Amino acid sequence: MAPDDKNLISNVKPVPIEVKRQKESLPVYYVQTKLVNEIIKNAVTIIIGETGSGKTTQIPQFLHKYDFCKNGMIAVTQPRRVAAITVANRVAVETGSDIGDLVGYCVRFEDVTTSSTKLKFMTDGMLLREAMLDSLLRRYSVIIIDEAHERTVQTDVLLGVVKAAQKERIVRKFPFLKVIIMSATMDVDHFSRFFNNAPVIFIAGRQYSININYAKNSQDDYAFSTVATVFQLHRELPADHHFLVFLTGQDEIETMARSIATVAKELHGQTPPIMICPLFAALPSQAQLKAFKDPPIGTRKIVLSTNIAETSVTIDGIKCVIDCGMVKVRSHISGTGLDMLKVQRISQAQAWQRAGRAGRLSEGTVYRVYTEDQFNNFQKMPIPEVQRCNLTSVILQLLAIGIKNPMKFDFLDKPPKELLESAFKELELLGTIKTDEDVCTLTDLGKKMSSFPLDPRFSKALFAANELGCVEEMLSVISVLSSEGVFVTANVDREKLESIRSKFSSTEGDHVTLLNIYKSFRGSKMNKQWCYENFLNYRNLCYTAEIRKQLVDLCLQQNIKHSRSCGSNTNVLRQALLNGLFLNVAELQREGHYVTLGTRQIVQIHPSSVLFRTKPSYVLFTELVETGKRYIRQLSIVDPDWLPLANSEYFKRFRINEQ
Ligand SMILES: Nc1ncnc2c1ncn2[C@@H]1O[C@H](COP(=O)(O)OP(=O)(O)OP(=O)(O)O)[C@@H](O)[C@H]1O
Repeated sequence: MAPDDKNLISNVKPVPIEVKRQKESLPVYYVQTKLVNEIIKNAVTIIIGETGSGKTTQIPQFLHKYDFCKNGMIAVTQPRRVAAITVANRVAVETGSDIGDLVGYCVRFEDVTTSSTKLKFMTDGMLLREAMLDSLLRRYSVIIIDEAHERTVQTDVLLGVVKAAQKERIVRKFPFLKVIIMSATMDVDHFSRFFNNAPVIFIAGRQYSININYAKNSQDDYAFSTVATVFQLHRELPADHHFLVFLTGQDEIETMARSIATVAKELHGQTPPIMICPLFAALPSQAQLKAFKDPPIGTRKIVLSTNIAETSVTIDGIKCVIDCGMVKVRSHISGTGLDMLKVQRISQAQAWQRAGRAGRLSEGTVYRVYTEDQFNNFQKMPIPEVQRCNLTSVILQLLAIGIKNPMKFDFLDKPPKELLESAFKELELLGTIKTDEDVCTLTDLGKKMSSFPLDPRFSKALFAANELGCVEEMLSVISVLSSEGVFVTANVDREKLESIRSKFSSTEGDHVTLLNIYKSFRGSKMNKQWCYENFLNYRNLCYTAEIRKQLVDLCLQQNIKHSRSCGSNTNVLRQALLNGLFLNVAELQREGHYVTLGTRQIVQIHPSSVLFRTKPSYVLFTELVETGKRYIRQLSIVDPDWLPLANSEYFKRFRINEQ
């Protein structure tokens, strides 16, 4: 017996009888022998089964039981970290083990695995990072790519990477790699063709039924209609029918949380008490997990979530899903290096996934805040991210994995040529790649940058900060931007909020303001009460500190002087940022609006920016968001003289106005 197994057995705990009963009544449970035989017979197996049929939680356990872990671990990838964490926790309970033992998870900035781990749930992005160290993924005997229909950039790249790894392992006579692709709602023929006509297995049935309701008339204001639906149902349904409401983003969730809290106060005594649980990507893992906990008896839990709860997750007690029918997606503005966040209709596949979150532990109901006709006109599947997003990170990763010509990479669907070209152009301008007659290689800087789990623009800014002597500050700014949402948009009057926030405000812009906040938070010894008094999000700031710690470790590995500080001379910090975000510069026009330098997009400063009233001549921005108008967010003032210093090649084609 291997030492690992001894370990494992000593840690086995009794599995609660109701958990055992639950798992043994799932539809996949009845077909496990057939399923395992198919997997044994085939190199690649495509499995399609209804939401809640038990694919994600059970199939990895079957494979473990049938000894598929002899030659390596089983990886199960998820597009989102909340799914990876919660599913891993569930499977740990079902196998009677502690999380991190037999069953572990690995998401960005968090690795809960040990040498005993055999079933590893992880985000697709993390497996891709592992491929950078070993493109044959030799630690794994089986790779399960779950929720493949989502077609995130990372999932799509992984499909090509595992296909190549499988082939190469045969050539090099390494133990064979099995690949399993799963979803409830994918275009199976397309996937099957990609994997040399791999067989498709259908798992019939779900444990509990779901009742679908549509709006009678189409609604102009989906947010308003959603909140109205929540209140109508809140009046009608018993308190133990918990709600899961799908919305588009953090701002919307926070606004809705406030309106629900206000109305609930007015209804005090007439309706059950409410526990509101926000759920969005920027929330730290621990805060996200609150949504999965039981409320006090007699209280209704209302989870307000973005699409991060759309796939794979099971939230206890959810009997009602309320789907606003919209989603915020990132898409590329053609011909630019710029991505934009935009609110748009979901696809039918997403609507089914959302519906699948009800009826997991008992029968459920879905309320769609759109009509059946509207639903029938939704696109069938979401557009793959590789066809609509900035591809710089992906190309950098492909090169780091050792793919010599990413233009010819085996994508399930090829990205449009212009997207690939603009990514190459941007990477060249960032100094990360060299292209010589069709052969593209990473520069030394590119190699170093690819070891950071950051957008290349931020890793470039970090390396520039190393040159300019402000890594200490840059690490804080990047960490805050990676965790987002340090502000609490509290229910207090605006003037009071502004006067409190003005303590941190910098005339230089939002990045220095965020730096001031982070420094003051550290100065308060990371005090919760201090955050409360300053309307700052304590949990997110703690998460920021965690991210920062991990980035410091990576800096140490790359010989970056992580404690070099620019003190109060934050000009250099802005200059370093400009080195990474040089494509994101906007120029003030005589008419009072801004235009992005490269592509002449008309944009406005977002009202949340400290520069909203200042109107400086040139600003760099972190992101572009479209909510009715096109807004630029998270800004810093830049001196036009800095532009050619930040990137002479790029800025030589512009006429920059004197300030
Ligand atoms: N965290 C959990 N707590 C309680 N029950 C759970 C949990 N996770 C899963 N389950 C139970 O296991 C069932 C199957 O979940 P699983 O995620 O394996 O299904 P699936 O077929 O992969 O669905 P999906 O396509 O929605 O991911 C759920 O419907 C639920 O009954």
